Amino acid sequence: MTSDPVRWLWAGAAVALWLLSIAAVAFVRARARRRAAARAQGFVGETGVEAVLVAFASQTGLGEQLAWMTADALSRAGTPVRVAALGDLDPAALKTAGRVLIVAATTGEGDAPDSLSRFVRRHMAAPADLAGLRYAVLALGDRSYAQFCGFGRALDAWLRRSGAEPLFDRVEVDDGDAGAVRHWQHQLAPLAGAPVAADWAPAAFDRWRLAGRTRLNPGSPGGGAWLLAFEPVGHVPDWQAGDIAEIGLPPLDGAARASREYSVASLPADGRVELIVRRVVRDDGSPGLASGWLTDGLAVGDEVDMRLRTNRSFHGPETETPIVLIGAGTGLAGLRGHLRARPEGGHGGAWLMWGERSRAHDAWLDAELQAALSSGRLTRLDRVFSREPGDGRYVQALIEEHAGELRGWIDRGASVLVCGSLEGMSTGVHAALEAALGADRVLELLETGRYRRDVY
Ligand SMILES: Cc1cc2nc3c(=O)[nH]c(=O)nc-3n(C[C@H](O)[C@H](O)[C@H](O)COP(=O)(O)O)c2cc1C
Repeated sequence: MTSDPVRWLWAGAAVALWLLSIAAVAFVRARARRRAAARAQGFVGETGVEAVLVAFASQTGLGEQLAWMTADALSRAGTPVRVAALGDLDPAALKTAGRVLIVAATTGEGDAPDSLSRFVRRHMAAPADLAGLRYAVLALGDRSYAQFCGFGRALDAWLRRSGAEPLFDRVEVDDGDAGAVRHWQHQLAPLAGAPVAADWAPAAFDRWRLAGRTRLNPGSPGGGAWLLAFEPVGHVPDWQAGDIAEIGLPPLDGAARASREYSVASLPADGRVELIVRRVVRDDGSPGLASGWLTDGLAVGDEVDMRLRTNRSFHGPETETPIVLIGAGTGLAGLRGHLRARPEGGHGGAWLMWGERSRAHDAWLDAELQAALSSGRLTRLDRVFSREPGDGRYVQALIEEHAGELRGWIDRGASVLVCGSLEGMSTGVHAALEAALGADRVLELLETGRYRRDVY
């Protein structure tokens, strides 16, 4: 042992240096680990990785279905995902998500789905702060409308203006085109960091047998309309009032298989899917492809391919909530399910306003509606017939005529459900509701899900 104080000083300094170098190495290693973890969070589809947000803006349910398929594909490729309705989010939530895939349908005339009404009004009028957000848009539309993919395009433009950066170009889908959906699916692979499963098909069709077909309007001045009843062959899917049936048309040589959508007019408790179909007559007098087949070509006992699709934006409220059902023509189909979903008594009330052409020939399902009135399932029925001499009014005239009572129903918490054609009816009904209730009230009902539409 030495007692030289200088040597002690040198030895102490060496030990301190050694300890310091150990701490430094530990610090550098820990920092590297943290950086690696941070890198992994950004790129690798392992546990602990930040989830990709899949958001949907859907009116008739296809967009929601594609959003879930997108999420499922990513998740199976090892990427954590979260699914949300875009209307339930705000720009801050989008920004926080970091990466978002949005499936955006267009409705009306280039408009956003109803559930997006508040989002559009509050957030899309001006750019938001979305710097750092990476996104992609799957826009759903139909080229037969003037504003093809109007909302998907507007959303894409707003995201860019807000500083968000596209992961890849917007994919546009014309009338459910499978090729475009496949393109979207391929774009997901780099995002997942792994191949995305190729078996990405819409839900399979089930087989249904035509069990009955009843003309609803014999002798009508309007086009023939029929109530079609289909019984399941094998698998019985579940559905609820407001949902949609998609029927596969007989394949044509060489062409992709087409399908047509109808509002389901019955409930699972009925044991059958019932639809109301009006035969379309073309300018040259020939029947429409799908409606001609369903109302004439198809025989009772024949089988069809049909699948049912959830249509959340036209589901009804709890039975304690009063409902005002408004429609015209075949729109009765979408309203009938809601009426059937009401118990015979003890619900909040159901008021049906419906319009067709002639009182003598077009009081569709009259016996059934009268029975519903007697049993208390329906508490009020008002109909208008546009070809009656001296009348000539459409369903919106009933809103105007009974505006005071309608306000009373709304004050009691009623929901309004509208079903029927876009051009002939829903714009007129919307204007009449605004006149009766005030535009702000109608907007509030729309934004809070108390005014729902299934229009086509
Ligand atoms: C009443 C109605 C209006 C529509 N308007 C448009 C439109 O203006 N532009 C468009 O590209 N597609 C339009 N479409 C087509 C839809 O965007 C298309 O069917 C889409 O696949 C629906 O997706 P969703 O089921 O998620 O709502 C319209 C469809 C309906 C039923």
